[in-house]
Amino acid sequence: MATGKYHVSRRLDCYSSSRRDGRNTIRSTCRGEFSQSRGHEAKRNDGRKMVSKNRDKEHHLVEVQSGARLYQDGVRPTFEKKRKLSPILWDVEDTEMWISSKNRVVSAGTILSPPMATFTLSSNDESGGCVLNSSISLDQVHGSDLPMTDQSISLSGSGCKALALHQEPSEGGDQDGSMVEDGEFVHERNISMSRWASDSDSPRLICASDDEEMTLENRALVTKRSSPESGEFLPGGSDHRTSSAGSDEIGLAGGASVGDSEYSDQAVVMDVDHTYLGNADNNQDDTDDENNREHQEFEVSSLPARRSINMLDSCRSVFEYERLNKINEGTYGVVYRARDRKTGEIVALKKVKMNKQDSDGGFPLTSLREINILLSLNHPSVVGVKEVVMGDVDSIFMVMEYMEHDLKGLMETRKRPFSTSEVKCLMLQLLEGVIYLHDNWVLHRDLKTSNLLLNNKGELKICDFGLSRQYGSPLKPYTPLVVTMWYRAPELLLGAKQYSTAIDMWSIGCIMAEMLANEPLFKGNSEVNQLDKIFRTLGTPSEKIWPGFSELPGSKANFVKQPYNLLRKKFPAASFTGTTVLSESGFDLLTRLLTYDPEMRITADEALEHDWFREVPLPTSKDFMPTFPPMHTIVR
Ligand SMILES: Nc1ncnc2c1ncn2[C@@H]1O[C@H](COP(=O)(O)OP(=O)(O)OP(=O)(O)O)[C@@H](O)[C@H]1O
Repeated sequence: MATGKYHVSRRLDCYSSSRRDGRNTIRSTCRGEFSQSRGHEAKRNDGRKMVSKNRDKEHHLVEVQSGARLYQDGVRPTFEKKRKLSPILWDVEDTEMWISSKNRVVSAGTILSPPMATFTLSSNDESGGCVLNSSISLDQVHGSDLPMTDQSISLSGSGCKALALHQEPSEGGDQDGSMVEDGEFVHERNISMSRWASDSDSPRLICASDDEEMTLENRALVTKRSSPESGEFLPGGSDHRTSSAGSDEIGLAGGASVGDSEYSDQAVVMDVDHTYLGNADNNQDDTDDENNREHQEFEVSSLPARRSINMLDSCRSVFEYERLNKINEGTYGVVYRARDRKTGEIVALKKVKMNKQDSDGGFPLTSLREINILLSLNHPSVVGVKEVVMGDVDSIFMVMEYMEHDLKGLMETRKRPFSTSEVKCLMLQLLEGVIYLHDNWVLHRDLKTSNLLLNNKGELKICDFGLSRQYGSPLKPYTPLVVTMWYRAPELLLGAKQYSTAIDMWSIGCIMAEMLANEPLFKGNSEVNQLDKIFRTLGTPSEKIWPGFSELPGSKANFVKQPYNLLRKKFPAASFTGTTVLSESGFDLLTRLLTYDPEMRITADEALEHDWFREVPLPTSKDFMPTFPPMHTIVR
């Protein structure tokens, strides 16, 4: 969290890291240029797509002591579900970061962009509303190296009020909407895969009234409101809401009733306004005409809109779960242990905190973002979200797979540090998860030990994606002890406006050191103090070891002058005093993770292949990781 001295403003459209060595180079400009020069990654400057080509190759998993998952051909498996996308806010940054009842505008970086996709509009569904069916053949858009994805979207009900598939056009370029500002290629996102909807079926986006036109467009500004004019929660009912889990319906605007009074007055509504590229009025007229036609085809890019989206229409009730105890409370939510009344499965319920500081108690964007991201990811090292359920007024819960521990809590209660083999096992899982995130253009940005969950099967999973776009925005922490900066990369602490996957790698370095030593490496209490602690251990950076350092906004501060790197003192190769020891190879990995220059910092891919994981002691198998009594059964 940017809580300190430096206002770290980050623009997705300037998300870049140009490595001199060509590794992990990510460069994206406002024009949507993009290049990534690693072997397995496509280099494109046409603003359309980027894929990891060798992900399609056959790969061979090799178990190293059944713990380290290394691959003979150096290629990890592709997970079935790549990143998906819910039809809600995705990348929002650089302007006002919240959505509220006051129609404060949020710049919607991107939600979905189906440019060039063709939609078929039908207005003769049985309920008298309009139904939009769309089929998007993405291979037509991308060429052959993207998997063909069909997206089917239905708008049904008494009318068509809202649907927005957004794309923020970048200035001066990329107006085909095929690329987001930070270089993400949104064609890969698959609305139909979101667990706001069913995994198996295409989502249906329900409209509430006839009085507003239905639209899809390439540019939108998004606000959220608490009344039909301004609001986040809309009273009233919808004939179209379903109450079953995994429903394929996503409600839009106004209709919130599911028959249960406990949440009949709730509906998260995203009212989508827009500034339309080109001739909006003409397009508006066109759309109105088209709404009256049957099976009229139109281009997404020609559609204007003002839209409201009720995303929770199809959610089940939280009362499907029996609450057992509180696990923990973070900045953005309280997490409970609960049991599925039907299946008996133990789950974690994360209750989303509403923005109490907003008079209307708005749905926090961080939570929208976290839900959206987590629903779109599928990896063994990323915590799984099963569904989103609704509780009483002002309460929404994420249902996650339950994990017995978080790394922070575990390290606090353990008497001894993890062994080197155990650290390797955990590091491998962490790196695999982070590779998956980075491959899918997700920067976690808040990796820390309390966001790493562990279960008693030896599995590590990354959680808490709420801050993944929050640097530089005016966060409103609910408790003072939030968003530790102990894991924050020096470029962020120094106010860099351009940053890359390297920020997560620094955090991983801090985590590795902490796992080895059983205590945090740099425990700063302010951003300046954090930098001071880093510099005292690693030496004060200079332009020589970190080209570009002197141009960073914070670099002019009067820091300690410490010419030496003293990290090895903390992690010696041998010790007679009980200090944590680390081999040459292990120290090399740690040093590469804690490299000042983000362009020189090791990537997750490279780290996974580091020799340290192949030297003895080899990584412990997950099956042989120690287990601990779950803390969570005790009410904290
Ligand atoms: N799936 C889960 N299973 C078990 N415990 C969990 C799970 N998810 C989260 N927790 C616990 O709840 C804590 C807070 O969760 P999380 O980090 O998602 O909330 P947050 O409000 O975003 O926190 P932060 O203050 O770090 O931003 C975690 O540190 C962990 O102890």
